[in-house]
Amino acid sequence: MQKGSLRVSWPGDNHPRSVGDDGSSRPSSSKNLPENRHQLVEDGSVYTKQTAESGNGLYAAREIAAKSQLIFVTRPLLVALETSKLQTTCYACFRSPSDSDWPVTVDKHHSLKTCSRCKVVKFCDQKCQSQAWSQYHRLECNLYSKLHPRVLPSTVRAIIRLLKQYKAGMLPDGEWEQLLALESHQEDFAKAGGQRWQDLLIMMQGIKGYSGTDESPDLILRLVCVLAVNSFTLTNATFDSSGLILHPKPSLLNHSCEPNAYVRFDVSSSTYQQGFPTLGSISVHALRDITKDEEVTISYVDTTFPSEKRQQELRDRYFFTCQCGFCAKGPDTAQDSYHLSPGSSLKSAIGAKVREIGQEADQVFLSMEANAGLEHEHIDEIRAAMSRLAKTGAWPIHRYPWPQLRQQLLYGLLGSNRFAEALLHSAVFVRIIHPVLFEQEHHPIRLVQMWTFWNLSRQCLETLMQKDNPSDKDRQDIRTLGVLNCVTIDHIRQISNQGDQPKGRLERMVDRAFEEVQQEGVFWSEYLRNRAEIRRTAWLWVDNQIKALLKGEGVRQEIVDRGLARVPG
Ligand SMILES: C[S@@+](CC[C@H](N)C(=O)[O-])C[C@H]1O[C@@H](n2cnc3c(N)ncnc32)[C@H](O)[C@@H]1O
Repeated sequence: MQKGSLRVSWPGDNHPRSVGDDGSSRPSSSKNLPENRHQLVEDGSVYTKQTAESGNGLYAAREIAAKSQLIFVTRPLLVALETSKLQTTCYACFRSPSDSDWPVTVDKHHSLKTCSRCKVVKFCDQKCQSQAWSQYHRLECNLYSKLHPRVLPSTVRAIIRLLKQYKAGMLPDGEWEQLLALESHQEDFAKAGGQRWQDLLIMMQGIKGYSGTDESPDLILRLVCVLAVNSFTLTNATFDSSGLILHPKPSLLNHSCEPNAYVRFDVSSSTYQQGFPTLGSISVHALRDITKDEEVTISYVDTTFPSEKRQQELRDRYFFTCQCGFCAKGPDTAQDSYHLSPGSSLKSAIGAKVREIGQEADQVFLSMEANAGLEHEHIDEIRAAMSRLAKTGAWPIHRYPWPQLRQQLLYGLLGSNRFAEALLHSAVFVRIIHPVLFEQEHHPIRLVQMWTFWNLSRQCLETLMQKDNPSDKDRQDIRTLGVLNCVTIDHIRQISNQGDQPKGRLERMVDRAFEEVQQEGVFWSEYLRNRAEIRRTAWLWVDNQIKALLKGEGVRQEIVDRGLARVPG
């Protein structure tokens, strides 16, 4: 499940546009390139163009249909797992036995094998270990072993590996130069100063000292800044983050708060269709139709934030003021409006009170974010902040930070195994919040939430079916959840499987779930007998549950009705 934006990295100055101008002698990268380091980059749908406003960007070379894949990079130039994930994630394919998308064909209790030399990294099997060893781990294993049990931060590990691969002539042709040509904002970072600049300097010194590189401190600092501005958060099919990842091609994508594309890391190469896809490729997909010569954009920040918050984050982390069409709409967007009665304004006494309550809820959200993973210990606190927002009567249910608090409540309920309650909060996203915030039904965040909803309905169904002496109400709920399961998986499959695009792990999980539901038979046969009517009654049941939940939260009836009026049955 995703907690942040589609693109997340850290802040970033200087415009080192000239290629290879760092003064050091360069090994020829292609001469020593082992066969398996040949890079596969499919990018025929885009071209690069530079503008005065946003530097280099990618533009559509032809008409591009919604959901098409525009760019595919087999493997990143830089990648590093978060330190906390090294113990639980395979160092080669980035899968984890605890992942919700771990293939069922692989034993869930399967444990990863630790590298016997460094004792820091782990692998699924011999194949993953050999692949990692030949491509990078042999360059860093000794260093990790010397430092063990200390582990270097992910950015430091990523750059040390890159420098060693570069020196060994192992980088794919041209990628080092492309990396150095990316925006680094090195001067802006220096000018902004503060703790962040100090951290970047410390990283640079650490890399210089630990790698034994003869590259200059200035070049290393530039690499650190390039990473801060250009890396993506590596996420699995359901948006759980596990590290950072970068390739210079997709890093050329500029930002819009109303993007026409998004990035994912779980798609297999079109030439590799067998088996279950691993993580770690980078692919860019169209959110909507893109016209020839239109700029392809992604969002660097959470587009559900109000404009002021988005602008602030973009200025602080990426050093620009967003001038996209969405920001130009000002307070008219769903992200920025309030439910205020005619005549009242945010400047009135009531408006000021509403804003104050919003700021308090913001603080609760931020403190929860800082305690990610511990949401289950703060369920009451999250509920109280949500209830205060509801009581204003003016706070839209889809306005920041209410959805974010609801998402944390959902995590908390999952963490406490309270699946029935979690199901209802997931339903609020699927039916009311996401249709307002994300226009396309195939938007990855909507799809993943629908997938969560399906999994939760399945979990609730299984719990009920395991009861020894089910009551009449239980039997009725079993039937309702059984057909809801069919309705939902059929719907997700239709949305996720349109077109003949290469499949990612999400699509494969959906396919497999679809087959399972069909094979189980009972509810599926009932569903097939009258799909339209069953769909209608299943969603009506969900909507009635949502109404009861939101009424209990103190949300005004008309706000709920208005929300539900937007979604089809
Ligand atoms: C990941 S890089 C994108 C590629 C970059 N334009 C380049 O030339 O290397 C991010 C940087 O691009 C610029 N940028 C991205 N989106 C922008 C936008 N909408 N308006 C202005 N500058 C933008 C900012 O300098 C930002 O820090």
